[in-house]
Amino acid sequence: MRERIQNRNVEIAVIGLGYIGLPTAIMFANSGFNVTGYEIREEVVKKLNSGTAHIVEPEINKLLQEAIKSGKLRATSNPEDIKNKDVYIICVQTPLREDKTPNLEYLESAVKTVARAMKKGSMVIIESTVPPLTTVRMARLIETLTGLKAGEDFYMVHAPERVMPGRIFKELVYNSRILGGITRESADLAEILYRTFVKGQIFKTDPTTSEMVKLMENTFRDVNIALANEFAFLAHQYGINIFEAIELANTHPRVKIHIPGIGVGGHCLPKDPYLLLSSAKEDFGLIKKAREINEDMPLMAKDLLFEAFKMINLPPEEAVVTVLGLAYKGNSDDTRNSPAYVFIEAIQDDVKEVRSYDPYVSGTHETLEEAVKDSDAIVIATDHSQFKKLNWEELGKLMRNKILIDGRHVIDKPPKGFIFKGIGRGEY
Ligand SMILES: NC(=O)c1ccc[n+]([C@@H]2O[C@H](COP(=O)([O-])OP(=O)(O)OC[C@H]3O[C@@H](n4cnc5c(N)ncnc54)[C@H](O)[C@@H]3O)[C@@H](O)[C@H]2O)c1
Ligand SMILES: CC(=O)N[C@@H]1[C@@H](OP(=O)(O)OP(=O)(O)OC[C@H]2O[C@@H](n3ccc(=O)[nH]c3=O)[C@H](O)[C@@H]2O)O[C@H](CO)[C@@H](O)[C@@H]1O
Repeated sequence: MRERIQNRNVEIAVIGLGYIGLPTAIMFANSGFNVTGYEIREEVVKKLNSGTAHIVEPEINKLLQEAIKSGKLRATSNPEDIKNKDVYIICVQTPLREDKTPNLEYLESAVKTVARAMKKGSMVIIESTVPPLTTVRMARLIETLTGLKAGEDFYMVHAPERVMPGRIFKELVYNSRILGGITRESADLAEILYRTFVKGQIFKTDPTTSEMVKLMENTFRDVNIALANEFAFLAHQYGINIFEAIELANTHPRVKIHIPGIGVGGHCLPKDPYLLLSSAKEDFGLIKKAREINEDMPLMAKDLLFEAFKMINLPPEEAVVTVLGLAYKGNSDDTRNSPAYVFIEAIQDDVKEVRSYDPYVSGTHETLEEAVKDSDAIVIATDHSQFKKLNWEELGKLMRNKILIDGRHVIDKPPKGFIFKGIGRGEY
C-alpha cells in the first residue's frame, strides 16, 4: 500500500461531503487521487457534480471545478459506487441530542456503509470529532460486521480535522495533524497518505489520545471564551470597556484573553466539551460551567436591549427589533447553533416584531435598508466584515428609534445619535 499511496494509485472514498468532507475530497482529488465522494443528500450530489459547492468557503468553487473537470472527483449517493476502495475517510456530523448527549447515529450509519463496501486491506479513517474511545468501538463494529480483524486485515485511524472555516484550504495544507492509529502501521500508512498534501508536522499516537486532543483543543477555546465573557460581565459592573482592558492585559507576555460576545456557535465548540465529558464517570464542573456561561450570553444581549428600551420609555411589546447576522461567525453562511437564533427566541414573545438580515443566509430580508426601516433597535449578532463598514448615520435615518446593541464588538466608536450598548462596553 505504501508505494501505491505515494504513486497516487489508491482509490479513496470520502463519506459525508459537508464543511469538512467536501474540502478534504477536493484536496485529495487535486493531489492526484481518484476520489469518490459519498453523500446521502442527493441534491448536494447533483450540485457538486455540476461544479457548484453548497457551502461558502474561499476558493471552493474554483478548486471543486478543477477536481470535477480532471475527472478525479465524483460525488454519488449510491453505495455501490464506493465498493472495494482502498481508503475510506469518514467526515459525517457528530452533533448532540436534545439532552446534550452525543448523537453518533450518523457516524454509526457511515461506519456500517463502509463495512459493507470495504475489502481486506482497506484503511478506514475517521476525521469526525468523536467522544474518547469511539474509534476503538467503531473498529470492533467493523470487525463484527465483516469478520475482518482491525490492525491485521484492515487499517484504522482517527485523524481529527482542525481546520478553521474561512481558511480551510490553507489550513488543510499548513496545520499540523494528529493521527491516532489503532496500530503503529495504521498511523504510518495514514502519514504517507496525508503527507501527499500536508506541509505541517504530523504526529502519531493512539486513537483515544487523538480523540482527546481534538476535544481538548475546542474545550480550551470554549472555556477561555467563557472567561472573557465573565470579564465582560464584570466590566459592566465596574463601568469600563472590556476590549480596552483585554488589549492592555494581552500586552503581558503570557496572557492571551479571548473575545467576549453574544455567544458561541458553530458545529464544534457548543458540542465538543460535552463530547469530551460524555464517556467520563466524573468531572470537576469547570467545563460545564463554561458551557453554561457561553449558552447564557444571548440573554446578556437581551438585558442590554431591554435596558435601552427603558431609557427611552419604549414598551418592549411595541418594539421592532432588527438582528444583523444569523451565521455563527463572520463571513460564514453556517447557522448551526448560532447564538443569533437563541437571542431571537429569547425576545420574540416580548417584542412586537423581530426581523433579520444576513447577506450570507437565505430567508432573511433582501436588503439591509428594508430590514432596518422603521425599526426601533438593531442588534449585531455576527461580525460579518460588511457590518464593520456600515454608514450608521444614514441607517439611523431609516429607523423609528435609534438603539444599537453590539454583540460582536463590530463598533469601535458608538455612532452619533444612537443609544449604544455593547457586550463588555460598560463605559456608557
Ligand atoms: N465544520 C467545521 O468547522 C469542523 C472543523 C473540524 C472538525 N469538524 C468535525 O467534522 C465532522 C463533520 O463536520 P461538518 O461541519 O463537515 O458536518 P456537515 O454536516 O457539514 O457534513 C456532514 C455531511 O455528512 C452527510 N452524511 C451524514 N450521514 C451520512 C452517511 N451515513 N453517509 C454519507 N453521508 C452522510 C451529511 O448529509 C452532511 O452533508 C464533525 O464531527 C465535526 O465536529 C468540523
Ligand atoms: C481550537 C480552535 O481554534 N477550534 C476551531 C473552531 O472553529 P470554529 O469554526 O468553531 O470557530 P471559532 O472561531 O472557534 O468560533 C466559534 C464561536 O465562538 C465565538 N467566539 C470565538 C472566539 C472568541 O474569542 N470569542 C467568541 O465568542 C465565535 O463568534 C463563534 O460563534 O472549531 C473547529 C471545529 O472543530 C476547529 O477545527 C477550529 O480549529
